[in-house]
Amino acid sequence: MPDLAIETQGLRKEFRTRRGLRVAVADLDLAVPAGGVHGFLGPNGSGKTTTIRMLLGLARPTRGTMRLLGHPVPEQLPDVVDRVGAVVESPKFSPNLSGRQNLLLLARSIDVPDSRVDAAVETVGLTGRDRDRYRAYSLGMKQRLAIAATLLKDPALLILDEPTNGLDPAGIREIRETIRGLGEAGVTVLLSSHILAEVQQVCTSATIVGHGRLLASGTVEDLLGSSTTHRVVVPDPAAASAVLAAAGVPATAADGALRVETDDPAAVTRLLAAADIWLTELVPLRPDLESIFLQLTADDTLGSPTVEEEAR
Ligand SMILES: Nc1ncnc2c1ncn2[C@@H]1O[C@H](COP(=O)(O)OP(=O)(O)OP(=O)(O)O)[C@@H](O)[C@H]1O
Repeated sequence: MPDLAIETQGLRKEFRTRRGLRVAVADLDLAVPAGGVHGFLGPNGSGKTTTIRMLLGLARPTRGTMRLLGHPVPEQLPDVVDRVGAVVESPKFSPNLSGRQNLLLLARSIDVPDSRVDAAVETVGLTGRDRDRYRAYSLGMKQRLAIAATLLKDPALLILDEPTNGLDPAGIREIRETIRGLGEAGVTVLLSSHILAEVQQVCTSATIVGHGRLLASGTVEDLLGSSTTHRVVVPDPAAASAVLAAAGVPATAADGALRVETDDPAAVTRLLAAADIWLTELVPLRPDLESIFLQLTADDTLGSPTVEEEAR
């Protein structure tokens, strides 16, 4: 498998609308490493679905190049299509058949052995419920069945567009566990979402887009960065802050604790201990993916820009 499961260069999509040409995807360089779960994050209207549709040959780029599993697409899409699964819209299942019967029908229509159905049902955690009628399924179970359908082909790459849309917290957790399991089983997953807290828990790397443009990309660790802010709990915050200030370490009292700025937390421990102040807690305060995302996309409320707005 190539190092990158998905790669785009200068990928662009303009839509002609009544208000002029709108740029949905603006010269996007996407690099999704093979293996693991990659979050594709951006506010509503930031171009995620349009990008995914172009990758799958469902929309034609205005310009730019794309590769899936090392193959240029759409030119070589037929060569990779068997190794790529996608849930972009809700697939149509027969409500009166069981989940299992629906999958069996599908497996036979794409010439896949029935034994793959058992494997897919198990991977998405529907074992025991697969013989229930589809119409009795919760939204989360329906979504898991949709993912199971994509697994029949045993894909190396799975593209999921907002798979938790409309789900309640329990449903979101079910899908999250399913996706985590897929990543652990070696499938590369591109997971588009705007629910950051959820994504942070399953993704190994992520790309953040706004107005169709790449805002940040990297491992979740890199995106979160290292923090120099620490929360320090001591019996007497005022006394501790005076000791730290005298040593040139900025510290402010907040919520009964201290916020200390330092890249050397051991020095804080030493300084306080030397003054006979014994701390009970020292924790780095890292921003979560959600606050990084909100910072990066703060001006992103107006939808895609026109070509003229983009040039300004
Ligand atoms: N067929 C179309 N014609 C005109 N504009 C479109 C079309 N499809 C998408 N757009 C516009 O392109 C922009 C990007 O939309 P897209 O659906 O790709 O965003 P998204 O990030 O997937 O959003 P969401 O999270 O809401 O699904 C939006 O401003 C949208 O209105």
